[in-house]
Amino acid sequence: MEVGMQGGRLVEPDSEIVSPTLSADEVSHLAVDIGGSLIKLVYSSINHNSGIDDKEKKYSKECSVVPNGSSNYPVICGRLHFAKFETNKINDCVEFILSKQLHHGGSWHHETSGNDKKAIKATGGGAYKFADLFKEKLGVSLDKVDEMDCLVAGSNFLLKEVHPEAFTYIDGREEYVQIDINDLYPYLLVNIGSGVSMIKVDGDGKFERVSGTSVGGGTFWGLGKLLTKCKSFDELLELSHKGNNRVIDMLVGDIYGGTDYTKIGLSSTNIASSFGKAISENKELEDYGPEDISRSLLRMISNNIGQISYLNALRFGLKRIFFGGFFIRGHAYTMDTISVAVNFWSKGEAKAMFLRHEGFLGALGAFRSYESHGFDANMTH
Ligand SMILES: Nc1ncnc2c1ncn2[C@@H]1O[C@H](COP(=O)(O)OP(=O)(O)O)[C@@H](O)[C@H]1O
Ligand SMILES: CC(C)(COP(=O)(O)O)[C@@H](O)C(=O)NCCC(=O)O
Repeated sequence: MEVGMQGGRLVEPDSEIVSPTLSADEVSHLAVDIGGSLIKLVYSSINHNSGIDDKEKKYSKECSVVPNGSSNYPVICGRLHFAKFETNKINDCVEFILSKQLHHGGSWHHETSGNDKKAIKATGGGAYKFADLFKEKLGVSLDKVDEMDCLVAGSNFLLKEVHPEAFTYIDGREEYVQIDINDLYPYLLVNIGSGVSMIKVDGDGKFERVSGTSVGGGTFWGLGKLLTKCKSFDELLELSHKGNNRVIDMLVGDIYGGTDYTKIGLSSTNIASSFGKAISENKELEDYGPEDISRSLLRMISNNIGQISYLNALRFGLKRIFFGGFFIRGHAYTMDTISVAVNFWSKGEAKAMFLRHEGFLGALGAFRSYESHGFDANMTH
């Protein structure tokens, strides 16, 4: 998919891009974000040929980051690689790191015992949970970086340095948003991972987590798995394409005999109660099509997140809301539902914007922390 031009290079979302600041003697670095559902890796390489081999393609999805050549934003190394694994398949991730020797891409930590230990930047809850496993299997320590700090650092980096990164999704069309870096703040960052964090961002390192909800990506995948017997997240998403939410959702028209409830601004086709039809019909779970269940679930969760996001934007007078996290998955119906919810509740005042590198904000933030934590002094081979 062609999405734009950057410095004369074609920018594609699923390819790698070489940073203009690449220099031959720079080394690879690895940062990990171990979340409730997925492990995200960002690593850099110095060698153009050290890119993706067949094995890596099998394991991971590649994305691209294009640092903005026109600014002096520091970039550690030239080529950034992105990969993700399910957290419950952490052994695949460890095997991948071993096979690529990525664990050498960290920095040296001086320990009180006098021993120097290799440490890689790590964020997300798994940086705590799996610290021993990384030590045991890879011989590296995890140098923990706060998850919220990383999300904000990753988001600011992408919004300021990567073009095109943010886009709106309206009436089935993606439109890239020109970011004015002098007028970026404040904004609301909504990260939809397993759960959802809503963060008011006021600048680099300046933010407050103002809200959150446990009804997030983990809820969609968890409930969806139970209700549809789907074996993978992508299968569940795919299923939702074919579904019709009206089969299960109770609409305003179902309650009001087919008419709108204009006095309170509801049309007959608005959902009055997600999954509400299931209470009055004499049907078992098996009587519903899994595609309709998936569709209703996706709509319920996306709409709810869109609504809570808008209410938080309203609390702080924020006009811009950026959505990240792997729940979105660049999925049309998800983005459409979130956009419609934000538009509906804000009466057209606020806009939902999505990030091309949606799920990698935390990992990118952790990667960038090599620089802010004195990476140069600790550079390693
Ligand atoms: N291959 C996948 N496996 C599992 N969940 C996926 C997958 N792709 C997208 N998702 C969705 O993304 C969510 C995780 O998003 P992510 O931003 O990685 O959060 P976390 O840091 O909590 O793992 C899952 O809960 C699920 O909704
Ligand atoms: C605890 C978390 C920050 C962990 O991040 P995640 O792995 O979900 O990306 C997130 O799940 C969350 O913000 N949950 C919502 C909790 C709440 O505010 O109710």
